[in-house]
Amino acid sequence: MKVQGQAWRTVWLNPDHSVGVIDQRFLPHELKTACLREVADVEQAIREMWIRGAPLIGVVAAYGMAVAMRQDSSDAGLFSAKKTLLATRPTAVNLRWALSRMLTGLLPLPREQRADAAYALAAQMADEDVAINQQLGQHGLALIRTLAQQRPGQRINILTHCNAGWLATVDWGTATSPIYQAFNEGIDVHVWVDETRPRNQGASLTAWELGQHGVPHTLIVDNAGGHLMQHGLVDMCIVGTDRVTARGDVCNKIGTYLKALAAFDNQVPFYVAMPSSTLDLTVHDGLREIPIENREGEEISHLSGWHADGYLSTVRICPSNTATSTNPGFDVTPARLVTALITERGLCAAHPQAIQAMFASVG
Ligand SMILES: CSC[C@H]1O[C@H](OP(=O)(O)O)[C@H](O)[C@@H]1O
Repeated sequence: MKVQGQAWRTVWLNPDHSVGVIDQRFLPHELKTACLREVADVEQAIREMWIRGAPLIGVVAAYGMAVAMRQDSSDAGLFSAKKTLLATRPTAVNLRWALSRMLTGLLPLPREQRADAAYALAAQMADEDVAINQQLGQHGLALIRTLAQQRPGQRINILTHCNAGWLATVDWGTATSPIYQAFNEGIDVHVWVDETRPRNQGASLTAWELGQHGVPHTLIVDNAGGHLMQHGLVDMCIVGTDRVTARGDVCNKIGTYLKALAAFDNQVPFYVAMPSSTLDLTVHDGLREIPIENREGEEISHLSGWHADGYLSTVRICPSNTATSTNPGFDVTPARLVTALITERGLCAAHPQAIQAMFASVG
């Protein structure tokens, strides 16, 4: 997407074969990039959330395999790099999907061909992500367009949680792709942006990228969403996902489940934008089978922001002896609370038969 009129992607290849990324830790205050030269750099960038977002994690990990092949293209090097990168974060299935695709593509090759092939495959996956998200957005746009036609002259208010924007993918985003395309078409859309405690990806990332594109939006505290729905101020919810199970359970950023409950109670359509790379047909019961990442307690006890004197600052918001060790990064929304999955192949009911019919071929 555009930043001050210039087209950006979240990840790119540098002339020296290092991997360029936007280091999202400094947004919205500073637009900084990072250069990932070795597998260890890619591991750090994913683990420490320099880059984050299920589809982007997958593509950056794919590039991680490419830089690994420049370091050691032996079978041992291949398996070691996959193991290192797979261990970075447990919840987004895109990581496993991307690394498996890279291993399948590289293992049969002579080691001297692996580096070039890895870069080519990673680049292909990046381009595919952009195309998939654009296509997914078209299917989501149809939903927004229908609502706008039913309510001529009325603003369409969409609530989203965390960041499932272009910053969570290579471009377009998943949940935001329908929103960008509706805005580009001239539909009067407005986005309620959940701040998304504790890492505040909504406040720092979604608000920034929507603002850069000129999309009207309002930052809200996470706990205001239900109230807005009760007062008829939310026309639909569109969120992203880190993993969808074969029966349609949706794993996403912590707080998504509570938003889905409020939507269900207020008859607000609750859509999940799901590229096929985020579908995991090997699991059924999301609550019992999806590994939920527990993150550092400091994310809860401390807040970071821009100091009035012009630098990033961090402050403690609770007593130093208060326990904050329970910090699940994700929760699971049962399929019964999901109105539909917005995918690149079309709308899909969050139901095992519908998912099987549309995605039986997903590897
Ligand atoms: C395009 S969906 C991205 C998905 O990933 C985010 O998690 P994180 O920022 O921790 O990687 C969040 O759950 C988003 O919905």
